[in-house]
Amino acid sequence: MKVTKADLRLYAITDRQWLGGKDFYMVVEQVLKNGATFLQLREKNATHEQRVEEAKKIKQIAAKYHVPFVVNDDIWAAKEAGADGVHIGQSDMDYEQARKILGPDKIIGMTAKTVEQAVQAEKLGADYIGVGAVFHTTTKQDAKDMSRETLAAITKSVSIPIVAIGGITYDNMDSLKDTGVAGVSVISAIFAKEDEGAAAAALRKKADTLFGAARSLIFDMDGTLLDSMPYWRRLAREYATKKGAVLPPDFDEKTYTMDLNECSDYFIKELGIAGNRENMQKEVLEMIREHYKKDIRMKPGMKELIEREYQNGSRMCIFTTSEKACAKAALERLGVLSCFEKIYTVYDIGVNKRNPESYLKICEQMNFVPEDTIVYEDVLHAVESAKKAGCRVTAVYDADSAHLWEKIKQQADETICF
Ligand SMILES: Cc1ncc(COP(=O)(O)OP(=O)(O)O)c(N)n1
Ligand SMILES: Cc1ncsc1CCOP(=O)(O)O
Ligand SMILES: [Mg+2]
Repeated sequence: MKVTKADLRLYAITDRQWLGGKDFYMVVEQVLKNGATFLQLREKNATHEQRVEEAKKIKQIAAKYHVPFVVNDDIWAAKEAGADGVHIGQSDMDYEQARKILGPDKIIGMTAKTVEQAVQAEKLGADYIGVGAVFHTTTKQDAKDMSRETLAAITKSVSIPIVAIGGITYDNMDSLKDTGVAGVSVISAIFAKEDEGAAAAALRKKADTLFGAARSLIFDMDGTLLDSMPYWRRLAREYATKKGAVLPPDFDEKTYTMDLNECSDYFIKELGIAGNRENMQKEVLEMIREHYKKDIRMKPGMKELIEREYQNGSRMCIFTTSEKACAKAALERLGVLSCFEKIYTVYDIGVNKRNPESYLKICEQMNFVPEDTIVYEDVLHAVESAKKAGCRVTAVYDADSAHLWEKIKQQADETICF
């Protein structure tokens, strides 16, 4: 995913004709510094050579603020300047040709004014769509006004992110809420203002409240993201069966509460399995690692939740009692590893989940404010610690903690139960 919804929250498009004598690059820097999340160089009166020069300079500024930067219309200028991509409309160069010139890694945004154009843009491979004019504008003379209904129909018809454009101001953008757009794209609402930086800051703040602010999230792994508890529960049985042991009827009941040492002793002394504690534990751990690598699944709805939060720009990390290699292998196989900034284990932190200090340490390392952080957890003692640390908690139901679910619900701020 080259462009996320969060990238499109406040999409600034340049127009230097508003700037009078002000330095173009200083203004662009102010706009980025004050919260623009995407930038387009749209200089209709510039020559190709001028655009390349401008794009080269702006590229440096945008990179400094980690903001994606595209050039309007002029694919060759984008290519020569090494911009992040282009924005093309229905009467500009066609998508396939632009993609051939720029290669697979660059951003190509497209304009759509109808559902059919949007569906076609997604089919072709566009990374996002600009839709408008959602309000009347004089900035683009040939732009036709679009109804809120058409905008909503377009956002429903595709799954790539959509940014609204045309006549958007601080005062009228409220009515774009709940249309499905990821954000707003503006020219005059920033570049025609006396203080462009202040205008960008105000628009960004409002866009965050209208289109979803990024959140700080800490996820437990086993029992919360992954349906791994049944694998742990079956592990002793799986191992003893593999070793050819005859299992007594009370095998599950007995081994369920044993730790690894007790379990190995039981295997050797009572079931006659050959080996010693150390080797057995190595073999058992190897068995569970294979499951993380190969077949443990995600709990229902969790992949969608993570992808949605990632799209929204939320910052996320994992906090687990399992081995880091297991977490990495499973999350990579399930296609969500890149959504997490970091995987912390209780061994890295040096404090277990019974101690609220563990959550405070993670918040400190991630630069999260505990009161603004949401912890996703399935076990009671961790829910209690996260609450004591001052975090909000979303409790996730897991069958292994079913007997404690009422208590968990009392502690948690929200619950997820499938
Ligand atoms: C984000 C975004 N959306 C739409 C447009 C309009 O593109 P186009 O229809 O090609 O018109 P011009 O901007 O080239 O006049 C855009 N530039 N950016
Ligand atoms: C480029 C473009 N495409 C549709 S409307 C528009 C102009 C947006 O400018 P403003 O934000 O000043 O209305
Ligand atoms: Mg164009």
